[in-house]
Amino acid sequence: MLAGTGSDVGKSVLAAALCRIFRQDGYRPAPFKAQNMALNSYVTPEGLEIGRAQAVQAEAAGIPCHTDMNPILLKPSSDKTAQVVLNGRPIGNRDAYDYFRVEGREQLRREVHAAFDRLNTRYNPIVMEGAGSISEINLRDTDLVNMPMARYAGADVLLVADIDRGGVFASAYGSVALQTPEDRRRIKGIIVNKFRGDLRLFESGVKMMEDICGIPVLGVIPYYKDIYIEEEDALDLQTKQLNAVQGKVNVAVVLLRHLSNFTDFNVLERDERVNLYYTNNTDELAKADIILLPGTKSTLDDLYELRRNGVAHAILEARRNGATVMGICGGYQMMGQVVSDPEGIEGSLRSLPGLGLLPVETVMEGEKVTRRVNFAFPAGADNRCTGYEIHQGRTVPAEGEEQRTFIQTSEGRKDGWMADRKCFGTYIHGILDNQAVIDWLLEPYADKLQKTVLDYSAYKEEQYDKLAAHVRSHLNLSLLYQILTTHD
Ligand SMILES: NC(=O)CC[C@H](N)C(=O)O
Repeated sequence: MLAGTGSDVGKSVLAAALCRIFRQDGYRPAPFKAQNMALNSYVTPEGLEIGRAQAVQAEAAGIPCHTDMNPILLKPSSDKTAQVVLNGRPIGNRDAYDYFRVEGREQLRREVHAAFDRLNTRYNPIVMEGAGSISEINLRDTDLVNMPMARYAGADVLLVADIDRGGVFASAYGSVALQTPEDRRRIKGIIVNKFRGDLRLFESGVKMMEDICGIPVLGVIPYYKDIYIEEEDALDLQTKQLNAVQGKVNVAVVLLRHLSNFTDFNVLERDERVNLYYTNNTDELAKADIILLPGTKSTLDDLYELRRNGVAHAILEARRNGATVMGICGGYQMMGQVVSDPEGIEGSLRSLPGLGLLPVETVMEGEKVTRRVNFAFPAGADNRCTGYEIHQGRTVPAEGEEQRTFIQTSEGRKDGWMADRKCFGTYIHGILDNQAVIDWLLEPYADKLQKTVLDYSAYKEEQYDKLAAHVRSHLNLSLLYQILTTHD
């Protein structure tokens, strides 16, 4: 188990690296994280929802993802509530979950253990990830993810410490010191992550770390910038483009507070023809050739905010001036006439008028839809495009409107709406991972186009290999294998 001295120390990416390394070395690894908190989720081949990070790690391991790899997913919808997804299906919001935690904690624990056991019969090794820091001693009794999970699984624990944020000795030492003696013995190695500068300068640091913690340092992993792995939890705007530029097709993603599934834009972001930037600045929106309204965990809250901050107006203005507007999932819902949430599934707002760009209406209701979809694009073309849906809302044509479907799925469903060549919406996440769709989206801007085409799957494979090579060259793998094969 990769456990952390804190959140965001790089556990997920290291887990992906280990998945790829073990696979390269002839094993059959699988990722596991008992509970994940993230808005970036993904749909398994069975049509169930899991955290994106485990889907990425499964990809690095070269296997299909499964809910057993992430049995509990918490999706925050406001500061105080989160939707709880158990084994791929939502079971209620966080308030209910709190209740469940007190009353039914052991039941949840059993679910998590059962998922692990199933996974464990099919794969070896299981590359587990903890959550946040392992020294939240106030949560020791309710913790399902960190040391209690490692104990159940009989896992060796590797403590990941982040040197970039400072305090690496104190955080590693403190994390070890605050464990019970039994748990402390489980921690078999320390990985110092995100090191910047000359590694030789830290040689004495490694020795000191080993002395104070009494645990070997398995590696010091240099910070990298040139390897691209999908992010999991939060959109890191520091690494993103935030402005329009000259000479490329400017694609603006509207920055929503509850923006979900921002992985939808990864391929476009790497397309050399395109400048993809995130913004809620009305001047920057005015410069966009294409405006993408992304998915959101709280369509109504974000719609309210768009009206308040003037972005709604800027989008309509841009559309009048010839920009393309495309909505995905929550963004598609916003483009309609009205969005309502009579049961308060997403929050306290019950109903708001949409942007009025599409003659559709959305109601949040019923069971959450999670499924993968296949389709040809444009309709009838000889290609195979894929994507996935994750939403609670149902969208129907406004009264008297005849459906103008955007996508016809191979499963025979009609999805989305196309008002015209430059105004459309869809429920399909990952739609912009399909080259045919990207090319069609960019076509009206042909005069600006220079280079073409990126094979995204091949690109991702290459990045996992690069990541594995990077970690391999800075990690004492023979010691790691020795730890993993020694039973105590
Ligand atoms: N992923 C999304 O954009 C979800 C949209 C909306 N919150 C729904 O559940 O229907």
